[in-house]
Amino acid sequence: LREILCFPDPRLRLRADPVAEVDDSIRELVDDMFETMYAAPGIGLAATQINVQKRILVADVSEDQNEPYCLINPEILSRDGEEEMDEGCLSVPGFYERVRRAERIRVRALNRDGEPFELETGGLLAVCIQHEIDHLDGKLFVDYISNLKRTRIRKKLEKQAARDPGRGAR
Ligand SMILES: O=C(O)C[C@@H](Cc1ccccc1)[C@H](O)SCc1ccccc1
Ligand SMILES: [Zn+2]
Repeated sequence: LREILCFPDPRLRLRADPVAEVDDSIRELVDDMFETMYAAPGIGLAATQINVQKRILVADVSEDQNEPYCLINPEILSRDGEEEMDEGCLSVPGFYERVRRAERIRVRALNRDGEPFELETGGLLAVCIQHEIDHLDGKLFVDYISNLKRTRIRKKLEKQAARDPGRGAR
């Protein structure tokens, strides 16, 4: 299990680098990310959140946690429509805010075996992938809300971290 960085940790603001070659060490990292995501529990996780600046995301929005997606060097090819939903984030625990994103996306990426594929999707998976790609660009869902709200969230999480420094490590 990997520690998940918490806002306002500046390392969450780093832009992740493309993966040059999908080798066994990348596959091991992907497996660690799935394990960390399912244990959180979460429906998505970006490598940035576990302090790895590589353009890798994992997602599984299925009820039975049996529809895993791994996108390496993801690129959104097209966006359609618009939808809003209350988003949470494993790096901003306990806070949910309405975020507007594209309703459907077409995305190209490499899979766990390093093969290119394209995915056209909507619904929660589309929202999740957009949320994770933001992480790879150093963006958080709190960047879409007002400064006042973001500051309040930052202060609450800083106070929590001061009270219970070990929480993130567990
Ligand atoms: O990237 C993360 O922190 C995991 C996010 C992914 C996500 C956020 C908003 C909308 C879709 C996906 C989640 O916080 S994982 C927790 C969760 C679990 C079930 C439903 C929504 C959020
Ligand atoms: Zn997140």
